[in-house]
Amino acid sequence: MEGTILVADDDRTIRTVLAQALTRAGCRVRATGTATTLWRWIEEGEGDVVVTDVMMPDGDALDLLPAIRKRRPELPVIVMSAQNTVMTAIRAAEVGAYEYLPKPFDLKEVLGQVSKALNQKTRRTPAVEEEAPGREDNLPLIGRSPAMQEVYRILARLMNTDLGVMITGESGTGKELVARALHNYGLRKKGPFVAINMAAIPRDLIESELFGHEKGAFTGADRAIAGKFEQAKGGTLFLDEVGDMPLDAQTRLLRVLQEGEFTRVGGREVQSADARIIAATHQDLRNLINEGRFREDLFYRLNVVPIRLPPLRERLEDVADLARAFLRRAEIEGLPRKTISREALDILKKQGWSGNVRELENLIRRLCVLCPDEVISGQVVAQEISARPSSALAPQVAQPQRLAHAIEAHLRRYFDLHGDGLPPDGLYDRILKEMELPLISLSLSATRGNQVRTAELLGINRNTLRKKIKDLDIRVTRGKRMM
Ligand SMILES: Nc1ncnc2c1ncn2[C@@H]1O[C@H](COP(=O)(O)OP(=O)(O)OP(=O)(O)O)[C@@H](O)[C@H]1O
Repeated sequence: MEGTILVADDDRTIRTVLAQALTRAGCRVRATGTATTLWRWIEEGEGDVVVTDVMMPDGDALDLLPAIRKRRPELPVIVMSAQNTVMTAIRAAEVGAYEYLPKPFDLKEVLGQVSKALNQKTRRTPAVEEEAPGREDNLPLIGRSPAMQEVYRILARLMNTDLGVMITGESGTGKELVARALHNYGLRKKGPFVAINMAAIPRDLIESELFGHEKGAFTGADRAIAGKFEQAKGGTLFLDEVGDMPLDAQTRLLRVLQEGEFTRVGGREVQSADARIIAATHQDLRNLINEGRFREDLFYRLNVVPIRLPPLRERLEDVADLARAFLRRAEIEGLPRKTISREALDILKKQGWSGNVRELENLIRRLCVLCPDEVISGQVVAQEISARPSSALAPQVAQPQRLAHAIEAHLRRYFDLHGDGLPPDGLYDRILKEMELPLISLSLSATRGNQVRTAELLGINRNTLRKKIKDLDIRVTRGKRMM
């Protein structure tokens, strides 16, 4: 590595460590503990790359960045921060930092980034001048755990791009929130954010939901309707639960993404598909690919940048911040103002949180309504937790009625989706078909694709099974057990 690196950090140890490592790697280093000196060097034309902390005794390096960008647009600035909220990452991206590294950092990583910056020295998209909505007091995502730091870091990198993103994580981990943050702080923030949940829409309506339809395109299509792609023009299309997309809709989506244009179902007019695609799923798409239920080529198309959201049990250190934020939120919504005791937080930190952040949010809301005291005590929290039907203490057990409940909930959503109207006729067959698909493909995969065994397992005739495999378009892979 060759070049002069300007290092700014008020922590002398960090300056020394960085200076030694960079010098050893062949660079010339100038190090300072103040923003003023850093700015003077930059004004004087010193340095090929800057590595700086955010908070310094005489100022905030991120506030300095727009001025640096203006004066020395070619100078890459790597920002390190122990002020680890999502806003630091977002601000760093907004003001055009070359890279954002949360502290504590990995020395090798810093060296790698400096080397990349020295080689590349290309400019990035211009910094956004406007004030970002809500600063620290109203964070779009709460949590400072190392696991979330990693998420913020990827977010920061993605802010000024239009790349496709695939967010994976258990239910309630904040996938939609991340998608919204990417939109709200990204290049398309002035456009619409349109979400579509594949699991909440009957399979045979998905294509028309996505691409719209013309009047008379199918039974029940009594007027032309614009699809989500059209609504998301210039903005972001969030494909939630993308693993639930039927194969024919996947094929169509892939073609649209490849060609950049689409037509409404039953229509002729070709429209350009101008939406950033952010997909999300709680399922393991690789398993679905192996089972022939998800197209591998579509997966690669959507999975340009993967973001994995960790379950709450892997970041229990975020529980306190989250709980406090939800208390504030409840207060803003008009619920009584409450604080939470240390003991109560300790109990919350010991839970399994199978429902993740959503479960914690709901619990806090309930506590705000139920708890008569201003301070929520450990005792109240313990009581409320043990009284819950699906207690976070107990692992989720299969309850005999769960399937029926799940179907009922699904159907209710389905009816709700149609407001005052009714869904298209033929509901009975459509719903049974939806249940047949997972039933048969999972049974096939449990018997490693052995159709004779699967027919026995299901208690149906072999020919019936064969016909169903064909009708439902299930790909049978022999030899591997996928479950
Ligand atoms: N990091 C976070 N900070 C603040 N709130 C959060 C965070 N993560 C999740 N939440 C809250 O938890 C709830 C669930 O989040 P969200 O709907 O984004 O999860 P999801 O992963 O998309 O869930 P699902 O897969 O069930 O749709 C929301 O009310 C959201 O505001």
